Amino acid sequence: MPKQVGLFYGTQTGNTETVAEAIRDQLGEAVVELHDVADASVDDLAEYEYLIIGCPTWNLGDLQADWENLYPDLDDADFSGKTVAYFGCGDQVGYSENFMDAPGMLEEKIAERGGKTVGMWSTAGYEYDESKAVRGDKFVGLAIDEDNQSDLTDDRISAWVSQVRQEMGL
Ligand SMILES: Cc1cc2nc3c(=O)[nH]c(=O)nc-3n(C[C@H](O)[C@H](O)[C@H](O)COP(=O)(O)O)c2cc1C
Repeated sequence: MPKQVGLFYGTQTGNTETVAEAIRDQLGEAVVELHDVADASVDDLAEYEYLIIGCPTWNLGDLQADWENLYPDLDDADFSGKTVAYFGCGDQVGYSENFMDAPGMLEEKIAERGGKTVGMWSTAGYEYDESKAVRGDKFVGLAIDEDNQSDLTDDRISAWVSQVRQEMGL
């Protein structure tokens, strides 16, 4: 089976990379191609009809540094016809005013450019004050908190992967 999904992640301290690898392992290496966004361009994103985007939030509501570098180029990209799922790592206690902001900003930009969002994730079970990733009662994608809720990470990833598999028709 040809590769179908491009998974692009950025990471500072490795958490998002670990989650990205778990998602890739569960969906299968035949389905997912993993890319560190530090080595990727918007042309690489354009190669895929199905995308998974992983970005932790840093520095009080900022994108991770490599995503920050790529972000301006998204304005020149066309995501129409693409189906996109998002995930991110954040700290809902230490950074309660900016929990998961980065996936929220990426989703806003990519959806504005035509990308169809799947993999929305309930905010139940999280406690935070503000988040740019919330749409109604859902996050734009999977929220992982390795700083405070690492015991929930494996179950969250498994449930989300099942949901995305279904919503992407994989
Ligand atoms: C200086 C600093 C700033 C941070 N800012 C935020 C933030 O604004 N929002 C958030 O949800 N998490 C924030 N975090 C938590 C990180 O996103 C979290 O530790 C994440 O797991 C890191 O992912 P990575 O290892 O893939 O880089 C911050 C952490 C540090 C050390």
